[in-house]
Amino acid sequence: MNPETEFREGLDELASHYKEVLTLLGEDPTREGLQKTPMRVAKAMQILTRGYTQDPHKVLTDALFAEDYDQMVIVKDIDFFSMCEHHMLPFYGKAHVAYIPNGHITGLSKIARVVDIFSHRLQVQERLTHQIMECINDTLKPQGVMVVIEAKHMCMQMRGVEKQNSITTTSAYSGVFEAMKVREEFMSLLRGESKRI
Ligand SMILES: Nc1nc2c(ncn2[C@@H]2O[C@H](COP(=O)(O)OP(=O)(O)OP(=O)(O)O)[C@@H](O)[C@H]2O)c(=O)[nH]1
Ligand SMILES: [Zn+2]
Repeated sequence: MNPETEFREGLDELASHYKEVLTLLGEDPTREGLQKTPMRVAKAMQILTRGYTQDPHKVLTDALFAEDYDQMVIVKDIDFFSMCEHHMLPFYGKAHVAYIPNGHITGLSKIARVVDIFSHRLQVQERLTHQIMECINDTLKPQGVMVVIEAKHMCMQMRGVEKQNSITTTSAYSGVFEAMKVREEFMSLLRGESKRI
């Protein structure tokens, strides 16, 4: 994708606000190293929030295939970066998604794309987890879906409580994953060593 096409309306205005922010932080936005910084930051922020302009439901429905497979499909270790809505600082980690189809499967990459879209919005980890689950549930209408996210929050590392090693785990599930036995199967497959292929 041409990066220039990712930028949205309001870019110049956003940059002018960041110029003001630099001044308010005690910097001189006219010094050489900072002259282009407001525009760089504005572009970076538009990229980090591009999920507002993307439709995750469409991504899934565009690659829906009729298939009889009715065992668990797991896409694990999906790397993501997001920003917490409280401090606008990054949180990042891995998302693991499982679903049991009900006549339809979707392209595997589309699961990762859904994670990507919701994570490119201001989030809390719990909502991110739930939105991914709900989107897959509503579009694929599977027998069940479960999402687990493990993440580190920069707002807990760089500031505030300053805990460097804490990891937050969240989960959301529907349908057959209501049964403990099914959730345990997913969790044990998650813990299993991936074969190197
Ligand atoms: N539940 C949840 N909390 C989050 C997430 N990201 C950041 N937070 C928390 O949001 C809370 C905001 O609390 P406030 O007391 O309003 O803000 P604060 O004074 O900056 O809090 P501290 O981080 O404790 O200094 C903090 O406890 C953050 O750790 C998230 O994804 N989920
Ligand atoms: Zn935060």
